Amino acid sequence: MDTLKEMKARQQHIRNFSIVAHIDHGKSTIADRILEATHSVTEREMQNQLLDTMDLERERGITIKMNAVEVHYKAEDGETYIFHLVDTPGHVDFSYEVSRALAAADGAILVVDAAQGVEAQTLANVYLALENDLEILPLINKIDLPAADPEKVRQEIEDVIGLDASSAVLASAKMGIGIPELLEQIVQKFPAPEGDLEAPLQALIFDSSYDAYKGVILTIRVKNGIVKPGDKVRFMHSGAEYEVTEVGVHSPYSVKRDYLMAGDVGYLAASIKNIRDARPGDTITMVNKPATEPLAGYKPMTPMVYSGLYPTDNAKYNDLRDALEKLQLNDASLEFTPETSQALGFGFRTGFLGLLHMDVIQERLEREFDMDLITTAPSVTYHAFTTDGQMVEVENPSELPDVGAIKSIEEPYVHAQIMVPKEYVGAVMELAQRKRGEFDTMDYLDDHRVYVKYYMPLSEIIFDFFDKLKSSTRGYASLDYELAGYRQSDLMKIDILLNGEKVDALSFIVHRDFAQERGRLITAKLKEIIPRRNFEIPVQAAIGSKIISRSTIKAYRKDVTSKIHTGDPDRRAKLLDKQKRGKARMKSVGTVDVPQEAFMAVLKTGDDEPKK
Ligand SMILES: Nc1nc2c(ncn2[C@@H]2O[C@H](COP(=O)(O)OP(=O)(O)OP(=O)(O)O)[C@@H](O)[C@H]2O)c(=O)[nH]1
Repeated sequence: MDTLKEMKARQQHIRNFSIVAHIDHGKSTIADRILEATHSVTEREMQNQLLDTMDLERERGITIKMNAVEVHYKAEDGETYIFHLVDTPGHVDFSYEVSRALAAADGAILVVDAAQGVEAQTLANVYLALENDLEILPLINKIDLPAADPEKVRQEIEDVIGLDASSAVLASAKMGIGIPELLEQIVQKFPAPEGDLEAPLQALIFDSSYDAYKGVILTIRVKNGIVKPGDKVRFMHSGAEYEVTEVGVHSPYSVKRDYLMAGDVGYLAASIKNIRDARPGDTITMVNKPATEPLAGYKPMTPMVYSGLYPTDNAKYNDLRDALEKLQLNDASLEFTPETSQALGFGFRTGFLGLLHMDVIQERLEREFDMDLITTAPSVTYHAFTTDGQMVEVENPSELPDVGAIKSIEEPYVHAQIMVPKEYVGAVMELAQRKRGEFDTMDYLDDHRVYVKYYMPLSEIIFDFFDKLKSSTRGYASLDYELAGYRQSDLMKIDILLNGEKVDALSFIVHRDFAQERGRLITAKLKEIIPRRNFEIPVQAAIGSKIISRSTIKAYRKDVTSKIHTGDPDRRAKLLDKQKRGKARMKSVGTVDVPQEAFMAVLKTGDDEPKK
C-alpha cells in the first residue's frame, strides 16, 4: 500500500466532477469524448454513449442511470491527473439521480447547446450544482450546427444564469472540437478534493447495483479516511455491519484497487444481501474507529405518481416481487407495496418519479425479468379529509372513501417554469389554463424569450402536459417543475362498470368540471378497446350510484381462423399464436377480457375526441 505522503500527493491530482445539461444538449457525447481523449477505451471498444450501459438507454438515446468512471489525463504541466466523472440523466423525471451525483462531485461541467441556448433544465441543474457548492465550468456545445450562435449563448449564460462565461469552452462533441481545452480547464478550474486521510472513515453511498456473486455493490465517494478489503465497516443510518470484500473503480470496466481514500469515487462490495442495510444517502464508517457524525445524506425522493402492477398470470406474483426487489437495488427511487384488486388479483402499488420512469421500469420488468404485466393508470396521491376529521392518503383511486364520508379533497400542485420564444406565449398560456393552471409570473429573458410560471395540478402536468406543450410550441418550449404543496380541489371519483360489475382497477379521480366529459370519452374509448364477446357488454361510468354515461359493446362471434380457407397450417398456427400472445396482456374480469390498453385509456381522454 502507498505511504501517506504518496496518498496526499495523489489526492492533489484528483478532480471529481459531473456533467449536467438540459436533455439532449450533449452530456453523454462529451463524456464519450473525454474517455476517448484520455485513452480510457480503445477505439474498438468505443461505441457511442459508452456510459449508457442499459440497452434501453442506447435504444432511446437517453441516460437513465448515472455512471461513474475514473480516467487518467496527462496535462500540459506534465503531471497526470485522476478524473472521476459522473454522467447524469437530463430528463426531469431523473433529476433525483442528478442531485445524488452532484453530492459526490466538486465541480460540474454545464453543457449548453449552441443553437438552443439556456433551457429550463439548464437552470434547474445550475441551482442543484450551486446548492452543492460546486465550481461550475460552462461549455457551449454543438458549435458545428449551422444554427449555432455561441456568442449569443455566452451572453445568455451570463444574463440568465449569472455565471461568468467569458472563458466558456466552445466545443463540438460530435467533431471533437474543444476537448483538449476542456480537459485543461478541468485541471485548472476544479478544486482537488479536500478530506483528511487520517480521520475516521466517512464515505457517502450515492448509488448501488446488484451482482449475483458479489451482492450489493455500492458506488461511494470517500470524504475522509481510507477503506480497504478486510475492514469491518458500519452503515451509520441502518447500523448494519459488514466486512469489505473488494474495492475498486470503474475505468469504465471494474478495476480492483488495494484501497479507496478521501477524495476517491469508486465501488465497494461487502457481500451485502439486503439493500435496506446500505441505502444511497447512508454514510459508511469503520467499526473500530467510527466517525462521530454521518455525512449529510440527501432527502429521500417522494414518488410523483403511483400505479398498480399486476402479473397477467396470478401465479407469477412472487416472481414479480423478486423482480421489483432486484430493480430497487439499482433504483433507489422505486417504491412498492403489495395491494389487491378485486379485478386484477394480487399485485403491487408502485411509486414512480414520472411517466418516463414508469415506462422504463415496466419495460425493464418485461425484458430483464420476462414478466407479463397489467399496469393500471397512474395516479397522484390525493388527501381526502373525512367528515370524522381524518386525513386519508389516497394513492389508489379505488380507495377514495365514499362521497358521503368526504368533507374535502386536496391534490398536489407544482410550480411549473416554462421557457418559450415569445411568439408561443399565447399558446402556452392557453394550454396552462385549460389544464387548470393558475398564472404566477412572466418575465422576458431577452428580446425573444420569455419565462412563464404557473401553479398547476401535478396530475395535469404529469399526464400529457409536456407532449402538448411541445406540440403547441413546435418543440421550442422547455419545462421544469417542483412540488408546491397541496390545495383543495373539487374532485370526484368515477367508477367504471363492465357488464354491470364495478372494475376497481379502472376507477379514476377527476375535477368536477371535466367529470361528464371524461366519463363520456372513457366509455366510448373502452368500447373500442375491449374485444367483443358472444353477448352484449354494457360499459358504464358512474359517480357513486349515479350512471353518467354508457356505451355498449355489441355481441360478436370471434373466430379469426375461419377466414383462412384451406390447408396452410403454418399460417393458421401463426395466427393462433399471435392471438395467444395478445391474450397474455389481457385480464379476465368476470366474463369480460380486458386488455392492457384499457387500463391506460383514461390517459388518452385528456382533450382528444375518441375515434368514431
Ligand atoms: N451536431 C452536433 N450534435 C451533437 C453534438 N454533441 C451531441 N450531439 C447530438 O445530440 C444528441 C444528444 O446527445 P447526448 O450526448 O445523448 O445528449 P445528453 O445530454 O447526454 O442526453 P440525455 O443523456 O438524454 O440527457 C445526440 O444525437 C448527439 O449525437 C455536437 O457537438 N454537434
